[in-house]
Amino acid sequence: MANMRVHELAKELNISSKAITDMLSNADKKYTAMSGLGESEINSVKSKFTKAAGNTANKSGPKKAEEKQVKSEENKNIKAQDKTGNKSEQNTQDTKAANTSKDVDKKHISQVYFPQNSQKTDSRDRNNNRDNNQNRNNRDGYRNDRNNGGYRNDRNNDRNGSYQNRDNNGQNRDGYRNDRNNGGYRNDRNNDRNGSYQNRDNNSQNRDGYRNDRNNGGYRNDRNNDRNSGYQNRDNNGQNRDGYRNDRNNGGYRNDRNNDRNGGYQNRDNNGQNRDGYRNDRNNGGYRNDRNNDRNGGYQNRDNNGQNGGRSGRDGQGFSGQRRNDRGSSAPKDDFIFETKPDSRRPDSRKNDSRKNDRKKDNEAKENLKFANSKLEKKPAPKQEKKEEETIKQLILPDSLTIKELADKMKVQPSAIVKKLFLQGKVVTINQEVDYDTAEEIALEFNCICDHEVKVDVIAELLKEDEESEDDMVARPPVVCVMGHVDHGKTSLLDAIRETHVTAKESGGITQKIGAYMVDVDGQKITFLDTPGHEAFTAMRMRGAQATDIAILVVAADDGVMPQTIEAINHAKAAGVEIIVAVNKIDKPNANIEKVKQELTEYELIAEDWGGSTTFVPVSAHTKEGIDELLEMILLTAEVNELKANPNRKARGIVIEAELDKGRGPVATILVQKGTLRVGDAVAAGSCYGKIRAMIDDTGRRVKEATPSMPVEILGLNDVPNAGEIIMATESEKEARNIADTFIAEGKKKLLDDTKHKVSLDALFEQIQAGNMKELDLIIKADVQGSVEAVKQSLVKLSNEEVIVKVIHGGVGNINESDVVLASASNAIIIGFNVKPDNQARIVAEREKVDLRLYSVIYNAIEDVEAALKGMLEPIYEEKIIGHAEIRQIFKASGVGNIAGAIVTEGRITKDSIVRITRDKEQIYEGPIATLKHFKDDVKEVKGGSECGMVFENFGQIQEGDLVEAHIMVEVPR
Ligand SMILES: Nc1nc2c(ncn2[C@@H]2O[C@H](COP(=O)(O)OP(=O)(O)OP(=O)(O)O)[C@@H](O)[C@H]2O)c(=O)[nH]1
Repeated sequence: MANMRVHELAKELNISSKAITDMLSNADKKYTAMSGLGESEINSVKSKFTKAAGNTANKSGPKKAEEKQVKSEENKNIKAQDKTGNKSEQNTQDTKAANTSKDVDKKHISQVYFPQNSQKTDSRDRNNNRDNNQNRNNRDGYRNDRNNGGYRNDRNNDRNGSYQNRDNNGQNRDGYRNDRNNGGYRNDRNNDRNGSYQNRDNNSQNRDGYRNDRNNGGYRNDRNNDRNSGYQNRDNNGQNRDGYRNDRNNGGYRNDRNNDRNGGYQNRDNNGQNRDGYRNDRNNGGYRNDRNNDRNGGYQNRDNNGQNGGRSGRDGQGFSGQRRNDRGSSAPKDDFIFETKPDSRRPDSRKNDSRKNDRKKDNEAKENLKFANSKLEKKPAPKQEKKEEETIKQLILPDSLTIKELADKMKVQPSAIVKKLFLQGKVVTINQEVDYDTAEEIALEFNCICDHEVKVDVIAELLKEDEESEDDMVARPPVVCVMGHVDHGKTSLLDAIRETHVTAKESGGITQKIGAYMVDVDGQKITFLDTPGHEAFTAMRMRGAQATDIAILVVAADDGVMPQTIEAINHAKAAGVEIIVAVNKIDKPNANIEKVKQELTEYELIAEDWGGSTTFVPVSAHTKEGIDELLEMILLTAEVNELKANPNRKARGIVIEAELDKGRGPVATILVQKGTLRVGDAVAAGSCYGKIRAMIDDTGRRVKEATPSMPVEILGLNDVPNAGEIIMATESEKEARNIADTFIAEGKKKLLDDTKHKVSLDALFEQIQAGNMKELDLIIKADVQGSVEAVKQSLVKLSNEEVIVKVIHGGVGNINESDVVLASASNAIIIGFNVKPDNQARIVAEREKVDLRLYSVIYNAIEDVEAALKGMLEPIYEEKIIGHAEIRQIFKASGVGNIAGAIVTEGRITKDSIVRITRDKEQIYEGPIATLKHFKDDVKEVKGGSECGMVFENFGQIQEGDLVEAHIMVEVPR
């Protein structure tokens, strides 16, 4: 009653504020509309104006007079009840009738809780809140209903068209009941509309037990909308006999609905019936929405939700979206009207995602989660409330994002996040990247509920293919590329093969040369790619497709292994391609085949006659010696590798090279890898699409179709595709266009993502954490071979059992484009010692985001890599004892168990420490501390010499004199 303002009282009494201020003001004190009033002042005002109001009511008409009479009747009833501690059933009904009639006119208050507004609640309670759960039927027990600083609205809207309604809300026998609603909002409704007999609605019946309902700092909305048009409805919500029930909703939002609509007989709905058992439902810091929508059109429905004898249902700190829809089938569904709409603020997508919400901390969100139930709103809420009401957002967050990006998503200032975290002792910058879990925790603080973004690689999805049946597969020609050091005879060898195996008659003269061609070896075909080796391996691996089956490594017998030989080996190895060594120029007098074999052993290419498995074929491009053997070996290798493809399907291939021809438009040389490509087919190749207008084979002839491993030039694309793009035939040109559009849209995104995931020494640690990267690939370039070796050996030595440092390529000379392309394809880092990247390499490195590091002191290079590697190592944790305590006293607390009253004898005890309890030098417990208190306060740490109270997780068998040793796990530097 106390602490009302004048204008509020005036409003209630339907008089002007001035009338009150005039009445109360005197020489000592002047009252204004905003003046606060004490109980005595309110009473004197009321006694004066009630009479007047009564008179006015009489004047204003019979209806109002009737209302007033009901009101005064009601007051009398309540007073009588207060005196006797009980009241007659007739009185109950009268009171309800009064309530009901009042409710019709009564405006609702927006169900929003704001801690800052809690002081205003008194007036609301007085005006709008009528709590019919006063200690009725409380026998020999204790009941404590608190509504501290919050708003409580309990309604029992019982409309009964008939006899014997008994509504015992809060019946409590021989037990203890403690309902608390601290600082929060509670709205319990029991809307029972009964068209018939014997409705018994026992909400929160509690016998001989202990019940503790808490709703701390949050919002609770329990609804029991029971509409019964039949007989004998018994709805026992929260019936609890002889047991213990503890429902908590700490700092969160709880919305329990029991919408029972029964068109028939004998419905018994026991929600949460708990006999002789223990029930503990918790919803800490989170959101809980339990719905039981039972619609029964028939007879004898018995729905026992949550009936248990010893049940602990926990919704640990999270959100639990549980729905239960039981629909009786004995009557047509159409008989029932859907009146309750799902909460608009709770999209279905959020349901069942408990994993993320599991991390919510107790009460963390309580100050921030503000909920509204706009549905019940009739009276316009204060502006501020409405504004807050709209702040609950749902976000979809990626694996990681910066504080700024998060702020943008939440539509708050980045500085607000920084400040909030700072107050929690975390120092962050707006550009700092946080992972999903951290972002989710932050978002919760800002009333945002998060979902983890499901990443779909749209391009990969587009390019995905169904597994093909082995039965449809037929052998296809191998695709081969030629690699080697400059001047070792690559071109000469390819020409020699062409000359010997592509006849002028067949081709009508080799008038035109495309990037690939096929040769015929006794009826068997081989496809040669005429592109520089590294391109064949790297650019073409862009989409994960592998163009080449076999690499021919050309090594001049008179020159031996040279830098580009090594580079070629590394490229081929990185691509996982089979290598056949062609030792060329054997016609030369100074040719030394054995020397080549010997040198290549260093690179794990050991000739078969040297006990290895690599095929070496001595050849001469000049004399054509060994060419046939080489081709034979290629075919043999192909056979061993069982190269197959299904020609009877839509074609799919890879773009080898493409250009814009002045006369013909975009021209692409493609290699068909699967299926058969035909003129007229609609195709998509990366961001390009079109309909094949014409196809030209490697001999310059127009062809109508191209089968697997066949290279062809195609005309008809709308643009020039990139080399390495996958080309695929589609059902229609429209589909092809759609694919191309998707590529364009996704291309940018993917490029950014790829860039993000490129390895760099700086971000190595994060990348390892994200993807468990366990191998660091390096390319080393130096001015002299000695340095290459020195750097290589020093860095490789940094490997340990957890991370392997691998030098995938090392060479003398400036860093060139090929090095960068290899680094890009292999996700490697380039270390340059006393060398520079050439211009092209610099451009490509920038474009491909390859980490390119230049040093002039070897030690610096080693130091950098070592530092990055340390980040790669999984941290080692070590136990560190931080304090000791002695238990001096045991306190027992119901619901909590034994509390150890202890003194910290040494060091400190922290809430997050792990403790070992010993008794007579024998360890009796090891585990976390559930609660740490200093006097009555929950604390994070208790220092030496101080007393503390401790509760141990799942362990209560403590005794006086037990010793507690606390430790934490700390990361040990390597
Ligand atoms: N004696 C002899 N000379 C050869 C042979 N193969 C190639 N040559 C010569 O070696 C030189 C280089 O040959 P190319 O075929 O141009 O070598 P390449 O590896 O293609 O060279 P780049 O295209 O510059 O990388 C030419 O002068 C060829 O005539 C061979 O089998 N025997």
